[in-house]
Amino acid sequence: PAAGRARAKEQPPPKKQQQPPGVCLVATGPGSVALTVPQAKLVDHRRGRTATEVFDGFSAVLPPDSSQNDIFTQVMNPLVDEFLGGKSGLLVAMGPTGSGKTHTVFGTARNPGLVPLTLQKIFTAADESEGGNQSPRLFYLSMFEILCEGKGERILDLLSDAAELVLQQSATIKGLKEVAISSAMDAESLVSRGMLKRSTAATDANSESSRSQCIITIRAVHKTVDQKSEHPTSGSVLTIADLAGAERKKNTGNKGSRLLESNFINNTSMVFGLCLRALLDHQKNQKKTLEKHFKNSMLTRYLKDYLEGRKKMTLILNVKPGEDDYADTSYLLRQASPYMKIRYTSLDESSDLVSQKRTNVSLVCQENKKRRKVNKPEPEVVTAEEKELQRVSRSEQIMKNLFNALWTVSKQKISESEVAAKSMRELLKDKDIEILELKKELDDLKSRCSHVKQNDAASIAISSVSQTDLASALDNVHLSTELVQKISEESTYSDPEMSSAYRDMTGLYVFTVNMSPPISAHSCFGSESIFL
Ligand SMILES: Nc1ncnc2c1ncn2[C@@H]1O[C@H](COP(=O)(O)OP(=O)(O)OP(=O)(O)O)[C@@H](O)[C@H]1O
Repeated sequence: PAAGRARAKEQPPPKKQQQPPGVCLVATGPGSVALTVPQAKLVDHRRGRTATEVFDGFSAVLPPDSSQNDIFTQVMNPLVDEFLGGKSGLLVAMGPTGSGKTHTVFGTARNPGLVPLTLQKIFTAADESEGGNQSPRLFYLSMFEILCEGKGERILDLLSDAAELVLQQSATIKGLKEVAISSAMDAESLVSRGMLKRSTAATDANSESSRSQCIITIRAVHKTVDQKSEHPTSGSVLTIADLAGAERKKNTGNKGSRLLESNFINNTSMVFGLCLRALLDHQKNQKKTLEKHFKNSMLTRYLKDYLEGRKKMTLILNVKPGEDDYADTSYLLRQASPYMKIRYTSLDESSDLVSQKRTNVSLVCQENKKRRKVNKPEPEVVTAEEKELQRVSRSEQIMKNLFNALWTVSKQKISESEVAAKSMRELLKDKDIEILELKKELDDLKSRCSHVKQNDAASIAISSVSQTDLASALDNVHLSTELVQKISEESTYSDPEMSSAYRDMTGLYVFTVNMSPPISAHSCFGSESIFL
């Protein structure tokens, strides 16, 4: 990794890139990209013109030829440094199916991704600090996935065969195995074994598509703290989440249970997005209460502290720049680019202390419980059937909340589209009236011309002026029609079923959205614009 970082620094500064053929997205600066509507998607009379939208403010834009080391240096390194300094952090890779999220996060044996590079850095730093003033640290690794089961969600431990894992109110997972790791190699082989257990399946969009949200946590504990405990729960935590990519039914060809999975994946992505949008809205207007969308999926319940802005999070947006991928790329950029404005102004600096306190409190409670147990009658035995019933009703409640949230959002979007369509219709009416008036004027002029034959030259000039006006009015009508079409396209995307649908892509792009408190220029979001 050290050599990789050095190479990355030696690269020349970014230059404005030309748009190669077949590509709809190019980097235009250290933190900006330009997205051009493919000619095939333009309505006939607009062909030949270009319609380009610029998205900027990203903390880094990494083109398809960036190495894994480049991405690690730009995206992960700051989080790892903070983690080693005692602060928790989260990295989330999101984007449509087949855009390279799993490749970026895990990589391959030859081309290791963010997780192996992180482990290497952690143990290199631990070796270097050995013998220094710092007390030695222990590291623990856990790995699990959240997947769709029937109509509900389930957590599966990827490092053990534990059957029932339960996400508790405190956003901790009961029954999850944490394995002590003592070297990068041990940890990497543990992760590789976990990956073999992860749910994947071939779809038309990706031959090895992830069917679950995969989460890895690395916990650092000072040896002096919790030394006697076999599974210490305090310390800073570095969490890396590889989300399953949102997908469109017609591109994946999913049917039956695969389609159910697909809906689950799309819904989780949507709830994740809703949480970030709510955080942004709340930050823009502190009077607005922070909507509790996180309750609507297991992933967001687990990541609550990050989604409510109490701990630092970095997002990687993976996209493919091909023209065929325009719809997905445009949808993701429009949806996610506002998240760059999220600021962690009220970062809970003592969040790790809080989590430690929370642990302590729960330990105290357990001790009290034990003491009370002596006088208490035996607790009622809960049968497996009752447990199953409880689980099903929990899942039903989650799905109900989720659909309520989706329904609210779609209603809002539909009403927005209706208002826009109404104003377009009014505009069209005005244009129709204008055209009628111009036609009348033209007819009038023509009739006058026929009477005043001696002024032939002048009449031709007048009539040609009027015809120009008419042509421009007609052009406006075309533009208005196109606007209506665009709005109706956007309202299609607003439809939850459609919005959660994506298409396959070719070629890869990686953006990072680094959210951090604006305390200094270094940590201010978007100010560290880097481009390789
Ligand atoms: N930078 C890259 N270099 C080479 N191959 C890549 C790169 N990124 C992705 N790929 C390949 O593209 C394919 C799709 O990538 P990957 O499975 O990582 O996508 P994904 O976004 O995780 O998809 P899903 O959400 O469906 O799981 C894989 O075969 C992967 O090896």
